[in-house]
Amino acid sequence: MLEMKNITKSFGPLVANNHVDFTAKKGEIHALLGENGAGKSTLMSILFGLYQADLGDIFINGQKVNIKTPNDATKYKIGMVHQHFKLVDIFTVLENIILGSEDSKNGFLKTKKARKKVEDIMEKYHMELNLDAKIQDLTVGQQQKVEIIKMLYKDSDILVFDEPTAVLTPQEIDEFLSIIKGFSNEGKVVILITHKLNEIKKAAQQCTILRRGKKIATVDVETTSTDKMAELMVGRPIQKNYDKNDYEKSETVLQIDKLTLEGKHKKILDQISFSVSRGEIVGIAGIDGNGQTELVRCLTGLTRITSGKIELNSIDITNLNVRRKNEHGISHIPEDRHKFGLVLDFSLAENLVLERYYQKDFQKYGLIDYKKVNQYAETLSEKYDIRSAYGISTKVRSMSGGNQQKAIIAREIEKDHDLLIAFQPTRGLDVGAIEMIHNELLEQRKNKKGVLLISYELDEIINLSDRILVIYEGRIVGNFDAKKVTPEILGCYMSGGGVKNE
Ligand SMILES: Nc1ncnc2c1ncn2[C@@H]1O[C@H](COP(=O)(O)OP(=O)(O)OP(=O)(O)O)[C@@H](O)[C@H]1O
Repeated sequence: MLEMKNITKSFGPLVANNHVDFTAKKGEIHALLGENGAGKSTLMSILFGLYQADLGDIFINGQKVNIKTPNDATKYKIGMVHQHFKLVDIFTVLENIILGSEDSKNGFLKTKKARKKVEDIMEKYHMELNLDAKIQDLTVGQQQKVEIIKMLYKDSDILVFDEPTAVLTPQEIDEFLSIIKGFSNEGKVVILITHKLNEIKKAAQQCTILRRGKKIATVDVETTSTDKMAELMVGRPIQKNYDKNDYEKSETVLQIDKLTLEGKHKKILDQISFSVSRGEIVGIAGIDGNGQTELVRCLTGLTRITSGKIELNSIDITNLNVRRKNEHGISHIPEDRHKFGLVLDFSLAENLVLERYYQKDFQKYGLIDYKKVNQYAETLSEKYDIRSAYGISTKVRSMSGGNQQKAIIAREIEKDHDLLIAFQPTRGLDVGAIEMIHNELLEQRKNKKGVLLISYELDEIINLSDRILVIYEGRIVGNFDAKKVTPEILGCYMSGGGVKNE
């Protein structure tokens, strides 16, 4: 059904796709796997008409096609759900779905027919959404459904998903995988860009692996182990277990006492108390939406708390702003890298000194000393293997998602700090990069920093933490020694089935 032949695309000196062939059959779920920056999004953006290939051809059902814009792609029944959704926040679900293919009369939208079509699609694929809700009031999982329905509304037969599960909870992931299986049963082609090997195993039949812009192999998923796929992707075997010596009790870095945050109608965070010590990784496990985002915002100064106390190294920092908290020794890897982690139109070098440019290390005669900034940025790029088209002068917006994340991690780890708050630090990263980040977090522990790790990936929490707290509906409902707890017990507490503080 789809054939991409000899696709080549460069950005300046960087060859993002290097003579890549990609073929998908009718009814196939075909995974596209590769390290961060391997060229997956670029290849699919060429298919979707966002980029033009420098070289190569695309065939659909044997016919050569010329896709210059996303409108051409729609004509050939190709749809794409991007890594970062492209919805209008203040429009309703229905308005977003029909946007671009709307029917109007005398300047007024005709929505009756559209509504019926959307309802039929939702019924067919067992999806539920309030069509009159505004996008801004939906969860990320629901927003993704809007994107999916939008593709189906345009009758797409080739459906491309760019890291669709990176932002979903485990329950939503299962639901998503069963939805795409429904599409393949109907004869549609589903192309799944993902870093999660277990999802590839669960859903895909074929997997094409890219490395540094080149196609390495297309493998049959059933007969290829996840270890083998990971190895093909990074070019070496992946470390699976982490060496970690026992945690030795040490002085407290962070002390939180009865932290409470009241929302309009209810308490979002309710009397949260816990501490993090030097050389300790404290993990916070929980299902998305139980107060994790707000807790991190309160700790980092993005939100003012209603009552309670936050101490860092025994100094009261409760009501300090972001910069002051930062200067007191908090580093923060945020959940949403675009909103809180980066200035997308600044260069990589500028982003690497976002919290430090005004300090004397990077100033000369009251101006930013770019020579020093650039030197520092070069060192970090090399150390953390941050890849981009034009080196440290690349605008961060054009970097791959994984490399953007690496830039944040490099910046936060390298600045002087006592506590690292890492919120979903490996989101969207490939297995090789995850291994690197996990080792970095353990290195922090070894260097006697305190680490607060908040993640929706239970494996990550269990593998790295010394102590695990469970957050449920804004309260800490469990406090466990990581060596003694099982995923089942944590799962039970995470869904509200536990008793307070074991
Ligand atoms: N518009 C652009 N301008 C300059 N460089 C770009 C542009 N788009 C992509 N690149 C570069 O091309 C390379 C491939 O990027 P791409 O987004 O395709 O990678 P990816 O495999 O999807 O990575 P990830 O898993 O991190 O999302 C990266 O090094 C990226 O920085």
